Amino acid sequence: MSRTLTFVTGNAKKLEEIKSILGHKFPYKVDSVRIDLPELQGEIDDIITEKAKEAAKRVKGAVVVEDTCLCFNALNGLPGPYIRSFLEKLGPENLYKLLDGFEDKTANAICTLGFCRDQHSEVVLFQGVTEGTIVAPRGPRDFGWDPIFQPLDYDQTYAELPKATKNKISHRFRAVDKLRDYFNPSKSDNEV
Ligand SMILES: O=c1[nH]c(=O)c2ncn([C@@H]3O[C@H](COP(=O)(O)OP(=O)(O)OP(=O)(O)O)[C@@H](O)[C@H]3O)c2[nH]1
Ligand SMILES: [Mg+2]
Repeated sequence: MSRTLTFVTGNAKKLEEIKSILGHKFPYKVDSVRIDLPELQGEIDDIITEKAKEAAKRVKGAVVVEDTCLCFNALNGLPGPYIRSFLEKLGPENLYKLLDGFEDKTANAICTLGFCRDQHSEVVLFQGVTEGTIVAPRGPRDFGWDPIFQPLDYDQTYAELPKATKNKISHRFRAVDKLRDYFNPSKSDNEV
């Protein structure tokens, strides 16, 4: 198995969180390449599988890609994988207003990581889900929909929570933790 893993993402904030969650003792060298990969429409597993294969082809080595969905239960899971376009067109305020008229404000944040050793290998998926509620925006605006997502059992939004707290409970943490188990089953350094 290659000792270097390349994270392929066009999103600097994602990369920052992934590196912080992995910490220093992860037994593989983690590189990153900034490519905004094309994404299929459809189901999340198909989207991430194609994204990982395309990344492996471009990088010519072992890659990890990530896809984040924000799924409103009242909308049967939409915007889901289309959250980036919704966010770009609506911004957090109007994204929140999509649920006006619906009593159910619950949502799931879902992070799916796809690992691909090379372009001919199967893609291995790791998924993390954090349940929460969609609220009127609160907190700093430096990362996407963080200001409108309040995780279950917390009274602050992702944006208001200290970074270290978000990184211990987030959809991304839960997915990265599974990836870390896969590469490092003894998991001696699990601290964020
Ligand atoms: O508030 C947030 N907290 C998060 O924890 C988070 N993770 C992702 N996002 C945003 O949700 C969309 C996902 O789309 P996405 O998975 O296709 O990402 P992307 O296109 O930005 O990067 P990538 O596909 O190159 O990796 C993009 O708008 C991201 O900015 C987040 N917003
Ligand atoms: Mg994307």
